[in-house]
Order: sequence, then C-alpha cells, then structure tokens
Amino acid sequence: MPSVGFGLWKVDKETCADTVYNAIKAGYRLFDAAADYGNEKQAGEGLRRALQEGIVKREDIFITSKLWNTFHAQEHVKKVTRMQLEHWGIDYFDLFLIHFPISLKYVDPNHRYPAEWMGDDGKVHLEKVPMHETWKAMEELVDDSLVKNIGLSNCQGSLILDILQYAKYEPQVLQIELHPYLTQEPLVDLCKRWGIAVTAYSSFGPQSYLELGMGKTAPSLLDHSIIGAIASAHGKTPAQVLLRWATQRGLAVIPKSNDHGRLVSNLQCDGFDLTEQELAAISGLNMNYRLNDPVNIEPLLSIFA
Ligand SMILES: NC(=O)C1=CN([C@@H]2O[C@H](COP(=O)(O)OP(=O)(O)OC[C@H]3O[C@@H](n4cnc5c(N)ncnc54)[C@H](OP(=O)(O)O)[C@@H]3O)[C@@H](O)[C@H]2O)C=CC1
Ligand SMILES: O=C1CO[C@H](CO)[C@@H](O)[C@@H]1O
Repeated sequence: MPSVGFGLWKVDKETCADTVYNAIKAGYRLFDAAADYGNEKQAGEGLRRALQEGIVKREDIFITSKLWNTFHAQEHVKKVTRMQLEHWGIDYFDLFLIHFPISLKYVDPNHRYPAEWMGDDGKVHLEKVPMHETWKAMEELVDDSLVKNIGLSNCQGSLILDILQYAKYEPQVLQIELHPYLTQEPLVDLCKRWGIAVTAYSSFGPQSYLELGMGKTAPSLLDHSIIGAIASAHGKTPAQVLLRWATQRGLAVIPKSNDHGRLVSNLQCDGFDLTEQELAAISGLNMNYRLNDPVNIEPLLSIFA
C-alpha cells in the first residue's frame, strides 16, 4: 500500500473526475473512497481516463473503499460492494474497510444514495447486526475476488482483539483519525504488534472540520508556531511537516485537497526527515482532541432515534 494517497471526502462532485485524473498525473497511486462521499462514479471517470490514456495500468493504482453503516447485514454486503465497484468501473477494490463499527438500519441505495447517517425520517436508527456477521461477509468478498484486502476504520483496540479471535482473514489495515492533537500511540502500538497497517485520516486536524462548523476549539495545526518553525527549518510547508510526522511513524496518510497546487505539494512530503526532537515536539501537542466521534457528533448527526 502506498504511504501517501489521496482522500476523496468532500472532493467536489463536479470537479472530482478531473481531480482524480490530475492526481494520477501528479503521481498519486492510492485513492481513499467511500459510499458516503458521493463521488465514486466521478472518481471512477477520472481513473478511466487515466487508464485509457495509458498513464497508468489498473494494477498500478490502489483503491480503497468502505462499507457504509447501513449495509452491515450479511445480505447487503456483497450487493452494495458490487454496486460501488460498478460506480468506479473496476472489478476489484485493493482494500475494503468497515467504515464504522456501527450498524444502522438499511436504507435501499437504489432509493437513496449516497449512503448517509440518517434514515428516511431524518433520524439515525441502529440495527442489530454484530460485527462477526459483517466480518464474515467481508471475508466472502475476498473469496469472491471482489476485494483483495479487508480492514477496519474507526475501531478501538478491544474490538480489534475480539475480531482477531474469529477472523479467517485478519484485518490488514486500520484507518483512524490521527494528527498531532490525537496521536493514538496505544492503538498504533497494538496494530504494529498484530501486523495491521495503520492509515491516518484528517492529518491536518481541525482544518477539514471547519467547514462543518467544528474544530474551532483548538488552534489550527497548519498555523501552529511549533509546526511553522519546523517547516521553516526544513524549507517545507506546515502541511508537508504534518504528513511527514505521520509517515515517519510508519503510518500511511491520505490528505484531501480541492486545490491542485496543494494536492501536488501534499504528495511531496517525503525526501526529508524530522529529527527525534522535532518528532517529539509535534507529538507533544497531543491532547486527545477527537473531531470525528460518531457517538458525539451533533453537528454532523441528528439525534440517534
Ligand atoms: N474513515 C473515516 O471515517 C474517515 C476517513 N477520512 C479520509 O481521510 C481523508 C483526509 O481527511 P480529511 O478529513 O479530508 O482532511 P485532511 O486532513 O486531508 O484536510 C483537508 C483540509 O485541509 C485543506 N488542505 C489540504 N491540503 C492543504 C495544504 N497543503 N495546506 C493547507 N490546507 C490544506 C483542505 O482544503 P482544500 O480542499 O481547499 O485544499 C481541507 O480543508 C478524507 O478525504 C477521507 O478519504 C476522513 C475522515 C473520516
Ligand atoms: O469518512 C467520513 C468522514 O467523517 C464523516 C463524519 O463522521 C463521515 O460521515 C464520513 O464517512
């Protein structure tokens, strides 16, 4: 799995095909998608253009997508995965993740798509589907060659340990919120111990949540004086320092940008090393500040029914 990829959450639908096409031209080889980002068709269009022009071959590109919360029941998993593959115009995902360990009441994707938190009545309804059922259905996707690897997102260590008790195929990747305000050392250590690769999302911390009216109670990481000083010392941007801090910890990153210049510069976050002191200074900003907590996410969710 490439250590730097491109995240597709909030990538504008109208420009998404061009964004993906241009990202491939700029050198991105991993795309991080999901049923609820609402842009898999457009992302697939951009990929198709790059494939048709011979810029890359399918096997050069690593595509991650995710099973949304409303499709956890065994009977829905394969159907919806096939639908997402069809949207992309490909016949397998390199990696497929359970997006959240939260099962919600089924909403027919033919009737309402992209997938989202709310049911038809505007409320969030839980559905009784245990993780072992969903994990088994994910394993069948591997057996049917619809996905090459399976993994988890937004899970804590205790749930991972439980899944390891019964998994035929162990989770290959855990994708979690991780940035200097939420450094997640114990969870990363647990994953290392069990051979699970970790992908950090929201590497720029609050930045991505400002447009949702969240993340205002912590100072910007991109404007932070400690990050700024380290960036100046290396002749890099604060964003590149935040990404390098993660990749130097052995994590993969998936920054998102709707701006081509920022998209290009985010990919150029290697070719320099932070010192031990710099890594420690950045990690020292930790305050367990979590922006994407689905059970406490009022601005994003309506009330659980
Ligand atoms: N598994 C999960 O539950 C989740 C997964 N993700 C995945 O992780 C990806 C990345 O996380 P995301 O939350 O989007 O946030 P990021 O941490 O990638 O931040 C994106 C924000 O930073 C801005 N930005 C991007 N590059 C720069 C730069 N170089 N300098 C200054 N500002 C910059 C973007 O604005 P602009 O676009 O204008 O450049 C946008 O506002 C998502 O796209 C998604 O694929 C994210 C959240 C949850
Ligand atoms: O990945 C994502 C980013 O965070 C959002 C809020 O929890 C999710 O809805 C979305 O799927």
